Amino acid sequence: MRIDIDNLRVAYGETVAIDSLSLRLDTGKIYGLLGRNGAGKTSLLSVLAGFRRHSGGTVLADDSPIFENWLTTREISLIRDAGETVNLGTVEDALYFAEDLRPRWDAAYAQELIDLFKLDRKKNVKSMSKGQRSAVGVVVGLASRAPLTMFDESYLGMDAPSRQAFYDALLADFMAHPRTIILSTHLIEEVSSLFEEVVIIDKGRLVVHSPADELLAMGSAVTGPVEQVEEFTRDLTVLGSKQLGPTRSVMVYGPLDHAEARKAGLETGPIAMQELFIHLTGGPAS
Ligand SMILES: Nc1ncnc2c1ncn2[C@@H]1O[C@H](COP(=O)(O)OP(=O)(O)OP(=O)(O)O)[C@@H](O)[C@H]1O
Repeated sequence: MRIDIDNLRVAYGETVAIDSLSLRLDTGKIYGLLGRNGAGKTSLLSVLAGFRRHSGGTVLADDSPIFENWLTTREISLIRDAGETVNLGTVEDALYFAEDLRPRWDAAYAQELIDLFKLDRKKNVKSMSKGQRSAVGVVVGLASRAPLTMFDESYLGMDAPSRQAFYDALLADFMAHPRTIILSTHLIEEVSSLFEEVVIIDKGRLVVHSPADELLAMGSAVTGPVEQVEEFTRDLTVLGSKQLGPTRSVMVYGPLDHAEARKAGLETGPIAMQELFIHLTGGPAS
């Protein structure tokens, strides 16, 4: 599903959660949606899911409006944190409800995922642990095979092995059934290898929309003897540094002449997406 967002505004009374946001998302890509707390991620995803009416601009899914458009919203799945969208009745009820709602529901795949996450179909979702509830959300989100599938931190409650199982299942199912997937997350390093493109928003505005590899290419670590590193990075945008004895490693943002660095006896290497994210969204929280 292709999404065209033009000049989007989402406001709650005086609070503007999304402002002048224009963005195009293509079919068949996994997007990472990153932003600090309160940046507007959930507001944006709620509008894309048709849960909320936007205050201005246009949002189209395959050229159709989303809000109050049942034919389009049944093809869009948003799973929010701790599986809150599937909190009624038993796991079985949640699956039954999803099957009824989702035209591309795959019951056999849902059962595979139920087995993978060791969920009890007869158990009441409300009486489950946070991680188990998250897993129910993940099952519903993946087995819906919705052309636009969004996970809003919905796997946060899951433990590390379960999260890894989710990432593996998501990638395998995406390869077999390509669709537009948006993952909103604060666990950037854990998920970043899945992203084909990254969207960063800050204070309701778009900061970056870039292929993940191009974003990563904007950051480098320059390592070597203290004086040479300082000399080489003097006019560059420095994100941070660390020193071990006589060796200094400096993270820089922006184009870097790697050959020139090597000529100066320095080593260069990649830096983590999280470091770029912190830089692009105004540094660590004060
Ligand atoms: N129902 C609401 N009523 C009033 N203000 C709201 C409401 N929901 C969100 N906001 C405000 O809108 C802004 C964006 O919130 P949103 O939940 O979209 O951010 P987020 O990026 O998802 O944050 P987080 O990472 O903390 O979940 C915040 O300032 C928030 O206080």
